[in-house]
Amino acid sequence: MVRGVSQLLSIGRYGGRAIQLVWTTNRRLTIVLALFTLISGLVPAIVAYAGKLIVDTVVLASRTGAPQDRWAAIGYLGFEAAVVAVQTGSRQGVALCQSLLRVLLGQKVNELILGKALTLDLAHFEDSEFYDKMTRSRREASSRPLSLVGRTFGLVQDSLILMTYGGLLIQFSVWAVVALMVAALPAFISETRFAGQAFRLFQWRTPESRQQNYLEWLIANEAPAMEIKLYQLGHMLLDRYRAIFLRLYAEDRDLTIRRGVWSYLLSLVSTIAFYGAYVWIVWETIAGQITLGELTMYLVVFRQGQTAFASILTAVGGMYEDSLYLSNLYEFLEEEVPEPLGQASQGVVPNDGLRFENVTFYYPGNENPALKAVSFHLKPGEKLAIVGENGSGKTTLIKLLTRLYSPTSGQILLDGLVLEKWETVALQRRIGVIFQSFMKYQFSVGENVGVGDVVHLSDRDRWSVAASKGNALPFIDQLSNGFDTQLGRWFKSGRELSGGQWQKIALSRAFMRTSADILVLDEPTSAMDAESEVQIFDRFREMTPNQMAILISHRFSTVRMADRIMVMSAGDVTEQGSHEELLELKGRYAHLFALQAAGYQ
Ligand SMILES: Nc1ncnc2c1ncn2[C@@H]1O[C@H](COP(=O)(O)OP(=O)(O)OP(=O)(O)O)[C@@H](O)[C@H]1O
Repeated sequence: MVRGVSQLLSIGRYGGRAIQLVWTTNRRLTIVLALFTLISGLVPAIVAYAGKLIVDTVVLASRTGAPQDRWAAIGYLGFEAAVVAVQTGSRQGVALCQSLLRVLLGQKVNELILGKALTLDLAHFEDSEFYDKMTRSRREASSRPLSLVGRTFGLVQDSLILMTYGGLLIQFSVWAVVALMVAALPAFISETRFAGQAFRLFQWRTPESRQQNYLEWLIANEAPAMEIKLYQLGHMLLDRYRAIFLRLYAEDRDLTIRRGVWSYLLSLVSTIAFYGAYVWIVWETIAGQITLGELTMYLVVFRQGQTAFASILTAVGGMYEDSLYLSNLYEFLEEEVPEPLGQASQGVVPNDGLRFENVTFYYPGNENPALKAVSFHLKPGEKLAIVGENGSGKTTLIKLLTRLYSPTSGQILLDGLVLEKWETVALQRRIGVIFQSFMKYQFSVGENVGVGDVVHLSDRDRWSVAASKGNALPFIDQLSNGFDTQLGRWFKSGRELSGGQWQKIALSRAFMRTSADILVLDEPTSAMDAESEVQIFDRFREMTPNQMAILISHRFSTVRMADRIMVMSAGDVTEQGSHEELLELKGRYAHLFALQAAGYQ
């Protein structure tokens, strides 16, 4: 009972929200849909009553043989035909409005979901539970709001049918009305129960569905295709894909069979009630208590009324299911995203540069810190290089600097002001960054450079300057369409670049941001040939006279040019100084430098 009430409350809450969503999607269509629904609800009783008039007049006409009775029967027939035409029209109208609304609503909900995704922190994307939530809301939520609204309107329509039928049937017997309603109840109870079970199954299996999506992506996409072929992983992946399906299918099949069997058994109750009433009506007709026309009308009312009632009850079950799915959507849309509080677009100590003060950072859920009390000061125009073994925290440091994450303790200051107090956009506009795992957009060459500064996305002059700094211009000039060449294989006449060429594009992207006075380069030249690398770093100072630069590299030849070098190990800064100072220190840096130098001799 309590569960039933909570189910109804949940339907009410989400039903209201779904209607609001549909209403804001397209008001005119919603109103038209409501009108057609109203007509579809009122017309069936008129048709049933017209049927009674026709039969009674036919019986009368066959008895009297009078022409006016004959014409009256034909007249009623014409009337019924007209009403049926209206009924068909309104049904079509409902279907039409619903299919238009479905498209609009699908788009709207997807935009809401994608818009929300844009406001999320990076940490959200790295959290598998959150990912599940997003997948769940994307998979079903775009069709569910309309389904809920469709069912709500259906409910109104069926209720109208039922009320008008009830008005006709009650003249025969109140008990007949009661019997029909009671007989439909068991089917309703079983529907809501199975709807809940289906939903819980869907919730549990999101991780599996995501695994399936991932396997699909591996098998049917261009990026992994080369490895999948060469390592002959295809069959293994397909087997995994199939195994997940078979496991899910077994659960689905059990539920579907149970649902089907119960629905059938419980619908028998309704059938028995219906035929019981049928016998009763036939009996009364034979006894001459009701006319032949009334018999016809009651049978129509009885049969269709019962269908309408059953469909109201199953609609409530379906609405419950829809509202459960919608709860996923709203749970995702309402996920709290802390509002960035910072407002500042200027520091309190202009030209103080960048300071890390005892910055410690733990990734969510990690027990070991990725950075341990890191401190350094970078002055305007200064170039800092960071070296260290894999996993020592170099990239993490950059993620904190760019505010993709916030320090667990300690603070980072730019021009004397902690990063949290900066307005995020103002801060990010001051930073030009290229990550190790930069994006290869399936856009044109020019746009791939232009995304570095979205305000100047299509500025061809800037593309050229940036590409020249990133040493990309020579090979771009050789492409058939220059900056207009489409990159990647997804779209027509797209072409692929080599790893080093892509890296040059990514480096140029960082140079697009001319307003940036902090340049962050995470392994910017690791895939480039030796000559390109030398060309870039020979001119690096000249190209970035006033910019602070943080350069991460495993190549000591590039690191040398920095004013200061920071050696990191397991989240700690273990050595700091210029190339010469560190060599003199004869510590880790000197050791690694000697190793690399020996390799070149
Ligand atoms: N998103 C993440 N979630 C949890 N832990 C992470 C994440 N990214 C990195 N780590 C962990 O944090 C530590 C520092 O990683 P980081 O990427 O900063 O290393 P790095 O010095 O840049 O390494 P490399 O030279 O391989 O690029 C590593 O132990 C890594 O496993």
